[in-house]
Amino acid sequence: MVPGGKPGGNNLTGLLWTYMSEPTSGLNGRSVMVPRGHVLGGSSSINGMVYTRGSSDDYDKWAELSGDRRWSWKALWPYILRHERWGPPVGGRNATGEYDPKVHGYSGKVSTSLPWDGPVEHDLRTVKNAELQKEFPITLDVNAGRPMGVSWMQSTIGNGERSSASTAYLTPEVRERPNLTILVNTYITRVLPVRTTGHVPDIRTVEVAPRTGGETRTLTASRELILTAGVIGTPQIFLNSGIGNKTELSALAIPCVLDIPDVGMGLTEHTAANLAWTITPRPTNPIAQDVAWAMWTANRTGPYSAAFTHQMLWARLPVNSQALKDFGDPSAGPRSPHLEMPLDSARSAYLVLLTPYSRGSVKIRSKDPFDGLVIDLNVFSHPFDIAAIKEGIRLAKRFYSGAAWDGYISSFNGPDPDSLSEAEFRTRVTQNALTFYHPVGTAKMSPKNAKHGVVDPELRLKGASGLRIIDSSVFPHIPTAHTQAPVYILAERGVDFIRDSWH
Ligand SMILES: Cc1cc2nc3c(=O)[nH]c(=O)nc-3n(C[C@H](O)[C@H](O)[C@H](O)COP(=O)(O)OP(=O)(O)OC[C@H]3O[C@@H](n4cnc5c(N)ncnc54)[C@H](O)[C@@H]3O)c2cc1C
Repeated sequence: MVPGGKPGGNNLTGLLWTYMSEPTSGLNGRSVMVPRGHVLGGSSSINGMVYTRGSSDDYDKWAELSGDRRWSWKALWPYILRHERWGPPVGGRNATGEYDPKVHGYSGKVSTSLPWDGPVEHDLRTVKNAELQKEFPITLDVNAGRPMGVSWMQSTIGNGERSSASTAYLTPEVRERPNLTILVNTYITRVLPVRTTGHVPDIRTVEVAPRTGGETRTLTASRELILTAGVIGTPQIFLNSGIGNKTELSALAIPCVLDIPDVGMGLTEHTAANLAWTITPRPTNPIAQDVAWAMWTANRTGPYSAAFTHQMLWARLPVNSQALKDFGDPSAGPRSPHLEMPLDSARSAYLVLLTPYSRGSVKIRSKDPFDGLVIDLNVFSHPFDIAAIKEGIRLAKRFYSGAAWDGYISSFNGPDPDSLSEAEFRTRVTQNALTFYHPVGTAKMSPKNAKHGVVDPELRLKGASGLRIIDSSVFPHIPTAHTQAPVYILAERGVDFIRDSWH
């Protein structure tokens, strides 16, 4: 699979669930697409391939919120390495000093690497900037548990090709296993109990139908069902199955199998403000598209072998910032950045809020499993989130105003909190804000006996037997990361829970 997209662009028709959000006041009234991968490998087959794990504090927070130390960074370390197969950048450039070899896995399934080219002018100026502005140091490796600073971008790319959950785990040998059957274009409508003992349903049957509707049939697992339908699909299937808020289910005439009010609640998403600077880089000789394509087809190098940026800035809000004073710190701890900014171009940059307080939800419209969903992203609904973006923009302005950028970046084109009124600033940010396609947390993990949450720390559906969930819906807290690596970490940990319980 071509990482950088084919010449003329990728045709994603049929490869996406093109969900739309509800109109969102935090997006200036816009409905936005909530894409998910409708393809083997799910969203990992269509994502931006950025590979970041988040901070050690993020996982320690998972351990705290789940009441189970097995989710801490230290306890997860073998699983953090287990999924990864780190490789050199294609083309053979020397990447020494751009990563820490001690913090990578080398024998896992998911390929990861640094970009094929660089450093380019922007990267060199960033290094110079780190010498001049102590606030923005270079960090050897974003994936060592302390992302703060500027680091080189790592991607789920191996040998110049996309590495997805499908290419990594569903290899030709695995597909030949006699005990594996893959049904494509098949839609899970519900999960069903095979029996109920006392008040505990044993949920091991799955009801499936063609994606276009029509005849349903059921399949029953002899041991357990593992549901991996993602942050939208998992709550949708549960709600269709009568697992959710009893009052809301009865309003839709769906018999309640398990009253778990948190199903579909707590959706957390990263949102980004769109920023712009005037930039005058030295003229370079860009590689023509046909030459780039020839490079990729010949030996999997060149622009088509890469994702989108070389370096990223990860930063915390200053301790004395008004947003933290007014609302407290939503981050998992001092190693978690509040903000991220990819550094490929300042002409059109994104400042991502990694630690929002805002929460949304996923609900079903009716008892028809093929009916649409109500996806309320609810971003920028908490005042901290816009206040943090405001402070973050000031931080980004400081970053690009150092002497290292002289003759290269001339002016900031906003949105500028220091020249706009409060109302104008909010409008400018929200009308151009992007969601970063990282929603998580609609079926959260919580301590074994806690009334809140949806799954226990071993990822079993609460109040039931026979059913586990292994996807981003169970994240108890959004990591300060692009979310695919945390899913791989969660999945490798989950696999051992399954193994241990079966033996
Ligand atoms: C456009 C985009 C760009 C992204 N960029 C990055 C990035 O650069 N780096 C990064 O780390 N993360 C990125 N992400 C996020 C990351 O890919 C996801 O967080 C991660 O893949 C989620 O994994 P998951 O297993 O929870 O769900 P998914 O990968 O979404 O998998 C869910 C699977 O369940 C299937 N499914 C759902 N409902 C049903 C149903 N009813 N019946 C049958 N099957 C069903 C889906 O088809 C899908 O195959 C991006 C996401 C998107 C959408």
